[in-house]
Amino acid sequence: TWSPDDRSQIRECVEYAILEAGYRHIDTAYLYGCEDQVGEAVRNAIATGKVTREELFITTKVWPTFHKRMEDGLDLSLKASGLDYFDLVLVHWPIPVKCDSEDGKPFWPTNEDGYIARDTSSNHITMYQQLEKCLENGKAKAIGVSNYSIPKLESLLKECKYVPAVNQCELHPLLPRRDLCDFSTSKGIVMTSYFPFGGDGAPILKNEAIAEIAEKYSVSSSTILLSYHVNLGVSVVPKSFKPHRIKLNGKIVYLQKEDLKKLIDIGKEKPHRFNNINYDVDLEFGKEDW
Ligand SMILES: NC(=O)C1=CN([C@@H]2O[C@H](COP(=O)(O)OP(=O)(O)OC[C@H]3O[C@@H](n4cnc5c(N)ncnc54)[C@H](OP(=O)(O)O)[C@@H]3O)[C@@H](O)[C@H]2O)C=CC1
Ligand SMILES: O=C1Nc2ccccc2C1=O
Repeated sequence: TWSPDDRSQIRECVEYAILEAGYRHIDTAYLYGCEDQVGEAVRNAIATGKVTREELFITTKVWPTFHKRMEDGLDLSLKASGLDYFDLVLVHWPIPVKCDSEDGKPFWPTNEDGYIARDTSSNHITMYQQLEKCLENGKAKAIGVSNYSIPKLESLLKECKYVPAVNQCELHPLLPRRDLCDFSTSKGIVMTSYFPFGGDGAPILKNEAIAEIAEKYSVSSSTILLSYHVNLGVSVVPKSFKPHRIKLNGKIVYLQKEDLKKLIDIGKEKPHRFNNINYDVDLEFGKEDW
C-alpha cells in the first residue's frame, strides 16, 4: 500500500484486492499515511460476510523515528487503522532517526551535510526489543524486521527473546541477495520481497532476459517476477492501483530450475538496489554493517 503521491484510491484498491482478487495479506506502514484506509477496507470487506478478520493478515511497520518509543508508534498505527491488533509488526528500518515530535514526523530529517539525521542512542536491537513487548501484550500477533542485513540479524539474534518471524527486504532478480535469504531461512526467518517490480514505474519489467523467460511460459514479465519469489519460498508484496493488475498479480507459475537459475544470475555479479535512502552509511550489498 505504499504510494509516493496520490493515496486517495487505497481503500478502494484494498477492498478490491480482498473481495475480487482473493488477497489475504495486506502490507502497510505508519510511513505510508494510509492505515486509516486499510482499516476501513478491512472493516468493509468483513461486513460483506465474504471474509473474516482471522482470514486476513495485516502487516504494519513502525518508523525508526519512534526508536525510543516503538509501542507508542504502534499505538498510532492501531488508532489510525481502527484495528484491535496487527498480524505482523516490523521495525521498518534498522537505523534510528532523530525525532522531537509526538507523531514521529518528519520521517526523513537531514543534517547539514544532507544525510539523514541518525540517533545513535538507540539501535536495531533496542528497537526490536520494544516490539517484543507488543507481542507479549497482544497488539502484534507476530513481530519481525525490515531492511536488516546479515550482520544486523546476527547481532539481533544474540540478544532477542523471540526470533523475528519475517525480514522484509528489497529482493528481485537484479538484487537476488541469496546469502541473506539463505541465512534468514536457516534461522527460521521468512523473507518477504518488496519492490518486486523495482518500485514506482516498475523499471524491472523492461528487462529483456526476464521478458524472454516470460515468453517461454506465455505469461507477463510481472508474473515471472512474482513467481521467482514464490518458487524460492519467499513471500512478496506487489502494489498496483489498477484492478486488472491487482488480479494479474495473484497469478503464479512453477518455474523450471534452469529458469530460476537464469533469473538469479541476472543480478548476481552486479546487484542493483532501487531503494536508496540517503543514510551516511555503506549500503554495500550483503556486506553492510549498518
Ligand atoms: N519495507 C520497506 O522498506 C518497503 C516496503 N515496501 C512495500 O512493498 C510494496 C511494493 O513496492 P512498491 O513500491 O509498491 O513497488 P512495486 O515493485 O510493487 O511496483 C509498483 C509499480 O509497478 C506497477 N505495476 C504493478 N503491477 C504491475 C503489472 N502487473 N504490470 C505492470 N506494472 C505493474 C505499479 O503501477 P500501477 O499501480 O499503475 O499498476 C507501480 O508503478 C509497497 O507497496 C510496500 O507495501 C516498499 C518499499 C519499501
Ligand atoms: O516502505 C517504504 N517505502 C519506500 C519507498 C521509497 C523509499 C523508502 C521507502 C520505505 O521505507
